[in-house]
Amino acid sequence: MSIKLGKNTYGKNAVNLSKIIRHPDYHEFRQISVNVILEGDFETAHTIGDNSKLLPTDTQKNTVYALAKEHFVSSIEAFGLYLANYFASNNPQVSQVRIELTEHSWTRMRFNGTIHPHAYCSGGNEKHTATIVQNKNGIEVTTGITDLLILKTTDSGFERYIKDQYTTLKETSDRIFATQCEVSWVYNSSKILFVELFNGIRTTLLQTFADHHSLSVQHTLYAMGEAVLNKFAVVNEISLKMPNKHHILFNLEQFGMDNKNDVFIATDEPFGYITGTIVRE
Ligand SMILES: O=c1[nH]c(=O)c2[nH]c(=O)[nH]c2[nH]1
Repeated sequence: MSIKLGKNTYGKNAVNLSKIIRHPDYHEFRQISVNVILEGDFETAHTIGDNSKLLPTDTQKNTVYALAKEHFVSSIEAFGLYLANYFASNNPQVSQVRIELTEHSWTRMRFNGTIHPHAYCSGGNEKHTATIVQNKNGIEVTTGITDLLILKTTDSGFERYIKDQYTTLKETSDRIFATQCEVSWVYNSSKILFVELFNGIRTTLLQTFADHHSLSVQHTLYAMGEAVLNKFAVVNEISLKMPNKHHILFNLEQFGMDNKNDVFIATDEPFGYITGTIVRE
């Protein structure tokens, strides 16, 4: 029985980078984290310790900072495409470059309607993500959002589900719907307006969540994905992960009080976890 190396990758993870883009009248601040993941002809590095085909991960990290100076000026997608192409075209031993980018949200401070030129507040946990994969088949760009914490106080219910001997859940036509959504979508082109598309798709997701008459998390997950595919021809596929962050009606009857659907226990665990991918047929 012979033994051989199976799938393998290497690269630098969590290359954390911040950048000030100095405009004449204000400073733009960006903070990102980049993972570089290479696949290729690295068998002898593993089997006989021959490092001659290895671009050190330390050099990969330095390359991210060096290329950020000139090439991280607009979207993380555009920067990721530049990085992927740089590593692919300068390293014949590499068969696939995968660049994963996460952008942290910072929002400029506002006082009496005036935006401060160089002071920022955290924009919360929500992050914009992008993954670029470049190989012999071409280039694929996937964009997404993580930690998108959203909630609505009504227009959500859960009824007419299976009931068996262990069912205790009460049907409701009016409940809180809260989720920490993770969404990602695949573009069918890499020559598109990434910033405008991101903003448009994010708004479409939020608007659909807000306006949808939700009969379940599954129902709204599908509606959100469907709305994006209907509106954006450059998106072929969208995946959503929607943990159900339960807000359970608290029993006030034990104190002789009515709970008119206004006092809840917010529970972290266990939580319902609903995921789905919506594609074009
Ligand atoms: O929207 C929901 N989907 C479910 O599958 C489910 N299961 C459950 O207990 N509550 C809910 N809510």
